[in-house]
Amino acid sequence: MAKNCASGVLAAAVAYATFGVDRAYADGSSGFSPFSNSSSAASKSPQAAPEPAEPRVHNENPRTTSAGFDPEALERGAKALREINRSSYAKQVFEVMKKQEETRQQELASKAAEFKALKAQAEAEKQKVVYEEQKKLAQQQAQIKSQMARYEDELARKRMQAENEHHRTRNQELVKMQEESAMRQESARRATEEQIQAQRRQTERAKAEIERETIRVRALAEAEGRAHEAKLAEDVNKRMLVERANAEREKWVAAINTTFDHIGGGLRAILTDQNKLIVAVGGVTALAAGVYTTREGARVIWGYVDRILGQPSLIRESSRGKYPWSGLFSRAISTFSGSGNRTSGAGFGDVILHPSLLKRIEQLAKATANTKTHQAPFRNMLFYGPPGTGKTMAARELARKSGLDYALMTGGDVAPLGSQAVTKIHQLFDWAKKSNRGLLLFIDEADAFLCERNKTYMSEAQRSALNALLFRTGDQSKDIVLALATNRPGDLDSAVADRIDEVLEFPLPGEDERFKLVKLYLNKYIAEAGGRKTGLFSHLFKKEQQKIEIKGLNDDIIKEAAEKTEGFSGREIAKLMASVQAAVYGSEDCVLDANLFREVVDYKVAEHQQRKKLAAY
Ligand SMILES: Nc1ncnc2c1ncn2[C@@H]1O[C@H](COP(=O)(O)OP(=O)(O)OP(=O)(O)O)[C@@H](O)[C@H]1O
Repeated sequence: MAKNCASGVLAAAVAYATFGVDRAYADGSSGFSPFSNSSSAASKSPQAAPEPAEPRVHNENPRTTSAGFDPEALERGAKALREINRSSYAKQVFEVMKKQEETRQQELASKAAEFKALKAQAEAEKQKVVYEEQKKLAQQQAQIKSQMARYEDELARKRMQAENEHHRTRNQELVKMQEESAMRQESARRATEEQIQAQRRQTERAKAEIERETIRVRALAEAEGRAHEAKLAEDVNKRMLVERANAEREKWVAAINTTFDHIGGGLRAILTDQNKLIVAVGGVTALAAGVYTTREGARVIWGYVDRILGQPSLIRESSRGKYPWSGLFSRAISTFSGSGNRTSGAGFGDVILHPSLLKRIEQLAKATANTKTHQAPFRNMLFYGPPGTGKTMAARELARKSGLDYALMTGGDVAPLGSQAVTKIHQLFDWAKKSNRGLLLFIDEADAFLCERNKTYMSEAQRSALNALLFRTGDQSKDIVLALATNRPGDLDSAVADRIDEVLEFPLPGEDERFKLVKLYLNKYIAEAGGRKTGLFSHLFKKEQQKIEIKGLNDDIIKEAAEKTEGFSGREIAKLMASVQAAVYGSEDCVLDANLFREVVDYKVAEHQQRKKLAAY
């Protein structure tokens, strides 16, 4: 037994020697077990509680064999065993050691059980953790799934929104494109329409041009025919005249020869008789002196009479006649021919005006007539408006209606008179004052003469003439009514404007007036043309006008012409009708039908528009 123990201790000592002397010592002092095997030793190292280790003694120079084995530990083990063996308590030591070993074995077993329990617990905890993890994972997965679902839902919604937006944009684009296309179509349609209109206008213009050309050619042909006819007649007349002249010449030559024979006889007698010669020379001289004196005397006397009784040279037209006696002959003729009383007639002659303007002029005429009867001062008037609207005509009629004489002068005639102008103005007023009835002095184009005095281009003579007129019209007159007509009332001198009591505007005729004007001049120039003898001896001197036949020209056509002639003045309408007359005379059959009338009206309207365009440049 001791031997066994010793061999065991030896083995332990060897083992200790193998693992190190320091450890063997340490373990021996604190319960080192020589019986523990390598496995227990191996298991002990991680499980054993860490005991405070003594500082290990390092053998810096271990003794080794050539195989690398250090026997020192073995030696020390053997030494320790020997010491134990020698001790009397060796057996107890072994017993204690054995017990210690068993206790340790038990501790190890309990520790193993504990470890097992711990392991089981760890396993359970692990399971629990796994479960928890799985649960969490499941939750997370569920959460992710729901998030995914929400996200997908949102994505779907967004996609739908985007799709809707896209559709809306596309629809808008489509609508825009449709609108653009409609606009393009509309503009194309308009352009086409304009083109068509332009072409139509061009065609109409060309047509009008052709028609105008046709009328012109027709008129030319007509004129040529007439000229040819006239030429033939002229040739015949010329031949007749030549023959007559030849006969006359021969007659005169014979008479002259006879006369010269007589004169020659007389002269011979005078030259041969000295007394007769003296009487003849004296007689011829006295005759020449007498003729000269009479001629010059008559001229001086006539100048004097003219100055005293004659009409001033500034007057262009007057109801009084050039001399006081010149009216006698014409009055006798008018009485003889039955062409009425000067103030007779209920209407306002041939003047066509807007009813309100006409009424005002009639009232003025009546007031002027009453003014004359009551010896009250006359009222001066200003007529203004576009050219050719009947201002002169109305003034003439106003004078006629009010029973006054009238005299017409033009403002443009004053400037050329130069320094003579002042004298002429005074002469004019002196002459006007002599009228027993009172005189309406109508100054046409008044702005040419009575314009603002401080205008730089106004000559000194003109200014003096204006001052003379202002002087003569300074007071209200009982003999003279001053009626001024102008297209530019704003140009009148303020002093002239101050002398005006009544201002009347003559606008362009309206549609109703145009209708009446067309009718009036249709009557005057067409219906009454031909066969009308105006003067007492007119049938002796005037070539008779050809009569015009009117076919199918009713009020509707005249109304149509009145509509077309918007913007025409009275003068333009009168001229239009004169053109109609010329076109009729240019035609072969001298017939006015609706077509010809419309042709001329259209042509004149186009001409009017052209003139307006030119004026606008
Ligand atoms: N209201 C009208 N009624 C009838 N004929 C008219 C009228 N207006 C103009 N006329 C015609 O035009 C011609 C010119 O008219 P008138 O001389 O009266 O015009 P005005 O206004 O005095 O023109 P201007 O300012 O150019 O002198 C007349 O001879 C007449 O043929």
